[in-house]
Amino acid sequence: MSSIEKQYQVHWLTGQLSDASRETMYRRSIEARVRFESLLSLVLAALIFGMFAISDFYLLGLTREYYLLITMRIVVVSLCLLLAFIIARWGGYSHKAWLHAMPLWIFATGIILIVPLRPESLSTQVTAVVVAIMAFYLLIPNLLTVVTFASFYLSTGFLVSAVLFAEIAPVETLRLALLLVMTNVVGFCTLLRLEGLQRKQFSLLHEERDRNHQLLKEIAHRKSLEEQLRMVAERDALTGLNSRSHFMKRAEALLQSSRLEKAPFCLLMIDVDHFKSINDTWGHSHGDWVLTEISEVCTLSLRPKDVIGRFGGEEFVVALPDTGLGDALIVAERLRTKVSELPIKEEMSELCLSVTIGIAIAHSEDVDLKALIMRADQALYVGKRDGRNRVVMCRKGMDDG
Ligand SMILES: Nc1nc2c(ncn2[C@@H]2O[C@H](COP(=O)(O)OP(=O)(O)OP(=O)(O)O)[C@@H](O)[C@H]2O)c(=O)[nH]1
Repeated sequence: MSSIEKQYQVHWLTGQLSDASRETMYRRSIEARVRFESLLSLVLAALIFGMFAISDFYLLGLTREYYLLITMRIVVVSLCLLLAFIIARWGGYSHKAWLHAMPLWIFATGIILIVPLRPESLSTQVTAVVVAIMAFYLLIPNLLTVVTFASFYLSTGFLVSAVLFAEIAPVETLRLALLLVMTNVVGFCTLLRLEGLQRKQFSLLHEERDRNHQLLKEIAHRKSLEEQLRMVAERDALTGLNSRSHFMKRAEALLQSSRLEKAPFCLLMIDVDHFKSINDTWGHSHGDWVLTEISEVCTLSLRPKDVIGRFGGEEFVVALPDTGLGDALIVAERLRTKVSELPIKEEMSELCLSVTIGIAIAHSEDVDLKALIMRADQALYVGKRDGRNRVVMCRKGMDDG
C-alpha cells in the first residue's frame, strides 16, 4: 500500500480516516456545510417535536400528564434551539464534534420520557422511534460512533420504558426489540458506507490536488531551467553581453529591417589593444576585469536600440541600426575615448588601456551580416597595423584585401 493510500485509509468500524490529522483536515473541509446542516436539522426537529404538543392536547386534555408532557417538550425544544445557537456561533465541527452530537441525547431522552406519560400511544411512538433512529444515522453523518451510541441508548431506553410503563407482552417485547435492532443495523451500515464514500471522495480530491501541486512545481522548475538555459545560450558568462550566436540573430533581424526600410546600418568591431600583455602582466582575473569594465562602458554609451555582443576573447561587436557612416564614426570615437578614460585599478596604474575599432556600413549589395562583419574586421586589422588606439572605416578596396 502506498503512503498516500495509507494516509487516506478508512477504518472499517468507525468509518473515519485512520490518520488522525487527515480526519481533522477532512472535518475542517466540511465544517461550514455540517454547521449549516446541523442548524437546519435541529430547528426542524425541534419544530416537529414541539408540534406533537397539539396531538398531546387532543388525546390527554388539560391533565397532569399533559402539563408534564408539554413541560418536557418545551425543555427539549428550548435545549435544541439553544444548541442550534451555540453551534452557529462556536460549533467548529473539527474540534467540537461532541457539541453536534448532544442534540441526539436530548432527543433520545425526550422520546423515552414520552412512554410513561402516554403509554397508550405506544404504536405511534414506535414509528417515531424508528424514524428518529434513521434520522440520527442519516441526518447526522460523520459521527458514526456517537450516533450509534445515541441510537443504542434510545432503543434500549425506549424498550425498557415500554416494558415498564406500557406493560407490553413478552412476544411484543421481542418483536419491538427485533425491529429496533434491524433499524439500527440498517442505519449503521448505511452511515458506515456513506462515511467511507465521503472520505474516499475527499482523499481522491486531495490526491489530485497534491498531484496538481507537484505538477505545478515541476512546471515552474522546468521553466526556470529553460530560463537558465536561455540565459546561458544568449548571454556571455563574463560580461553579460549578448553571446556571439545571439548577437548574430539580433543583428541579422536589425539588418533585414534596415534593408526593408532603406535605412543605413553600421557595424563596429572593437578589439582591446595588447590584451595578451595585460593578462601576462597582471593575470587573467585582471584581464577579465578589464573586459567587464569595457563592456559596461560601451553598453552605457550606446542607444537602447543598438545591439552589442562579445564576439570572442577580447573582441566586441556592435550593430548600429539607422546609423550612417558619419554617425558611426562619432559613436566609435566616443567609445574609444570612454575606454581610454576608464578608471584603472591601482595596481594596474601603468596600463594605457585602448581599443581599436573597425567600422563597416551595409551597402545595398551586402548579402548578409557575415560579409559586413568581415569588412569591419578588415578595417580593424588596418587600425591594428597602423598603430592601434584608433577608429578605421572600411573603404572600397579593403574588401578585396
Ligand atoms: N582574461 C581573459 N583573457 C582572454 C579571454 N579571452 C581571450 N583572452 C586572451 O586575450 C588574448 C588576445 O591576445 P591577441 O589575440 O594576441 O591580441 P592582443 O594581445 O590584444 O594584441 P592586439 O589585438 O594585436 O592588440 C589572448 O592571450 C587570450 O588568451 C578572457 O575571457 N579573459
